[in-house]
Amino acid sequence: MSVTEADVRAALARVVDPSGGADVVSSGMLGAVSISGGEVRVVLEVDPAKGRAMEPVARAAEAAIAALPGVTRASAMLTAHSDSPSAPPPNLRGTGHGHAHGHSHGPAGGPGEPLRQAAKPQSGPIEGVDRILAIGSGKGGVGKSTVSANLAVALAAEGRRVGLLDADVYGPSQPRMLGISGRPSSPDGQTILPLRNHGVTLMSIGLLTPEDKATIWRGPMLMGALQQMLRQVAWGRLDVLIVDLPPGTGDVQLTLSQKAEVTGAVVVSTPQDIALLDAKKALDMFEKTGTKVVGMIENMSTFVCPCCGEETQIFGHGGAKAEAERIGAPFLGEIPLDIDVRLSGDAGVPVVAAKPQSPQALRFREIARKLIGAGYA
Ligand SMILES: Nc1ncnc2c1ncn2[C@@H]1O[C@H](COP(=O)(O)OP(=O)(O)OP(=O)(O)O)[C@@H](O)[C@H]1O
Repeated sequence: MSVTEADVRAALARVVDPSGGADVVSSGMLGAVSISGGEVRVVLEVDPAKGRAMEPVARAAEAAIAALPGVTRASAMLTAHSDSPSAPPPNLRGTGHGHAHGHSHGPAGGPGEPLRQAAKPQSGPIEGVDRILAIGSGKGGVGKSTVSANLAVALAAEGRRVGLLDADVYGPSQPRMLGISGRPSSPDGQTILPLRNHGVTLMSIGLLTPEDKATIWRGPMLMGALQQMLRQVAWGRLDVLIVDLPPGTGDVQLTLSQKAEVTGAVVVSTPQDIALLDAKKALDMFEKTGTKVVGMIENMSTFVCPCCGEETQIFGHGGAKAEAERIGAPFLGEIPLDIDVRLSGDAGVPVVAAKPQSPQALRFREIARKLIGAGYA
């Protein structure tokens, strides 16, 4: 007998959060429930301040699900969510004001209608997109977006047709990094025309929300927005679509693995122990969602003094490589902590485009070639 969502909910209604006294279901903590054969995955949305304290509740939830007949594997992931009331769902309204410092893609139309749900498949391959490469990190600020942008530009420079989907709902930074502003247009009200710069086709949640406004997303809204960005964007023919994920583990990662066929994931970490501990969680999460980790990148690896050339290992060195070896994933390379990487990213021209012959740009090109050579990009 196969397990149903109702069975899972009933089991979780008996798991009590000792800190709040309520059970997982009535407290509103239960987010996405995914059932595939005997495998059950659930997301628990928790107050970020309580994060670690909720681990035992997640384990108890797993045990309760695992005890159900027909369940072969159970996993509960914690995701940080605000308790604030939900913001309205994104209104993917095309205004045709997209602007790239390079050039934008698609005709600029007048104000469009709110986007209608297109009658397209909601899972499986995305038309015209050969591969999807997810870029994740266990914690924020390790340079995942910087790496995604430079990798995208490097892959384009190697002759690949590249798309970049900025799914970092908590801090979309790709429009700034790729020098793209304004809103994408949707002349037919069904399909969004993405913008393009430095040879990369971009769609970002940041192009749909004001840059200076914090966005609070609840699970279902998030999933709807991700779904639209995957399937209602006119990506054209792509060799690879890079997805810049939010830091950590949670709904977006789970939704992506359910709604699209992800070819592989790359995990970015700094060499600090704490970042590596978090990177391990990201690796574990990809494993749980059945996504193959195709490589690790160590960012902010060493600092080369621009004055004297002396190399300093500010955050230590080599931890990501050791972790990659431990899990049997390829180590793709190290990116130094470098002022040009930051300045060019902030200026909307990733270092691979701004200084193509610099050692940092060449590192990204080398990583791009490794991914192409292995068939992942
Ligand atoms: N190798 C590097 N050298 C110098 N600065 C870097 C490097 N990598 C990233 N940075 C800088 O560190 C900051 C954080 O980088 P970024 O936004 O790419 O991180 P992230 O992991 O995507 O963070 P978020 O949590 O916001 O998603 C940015 O100011 C970026 O310019």
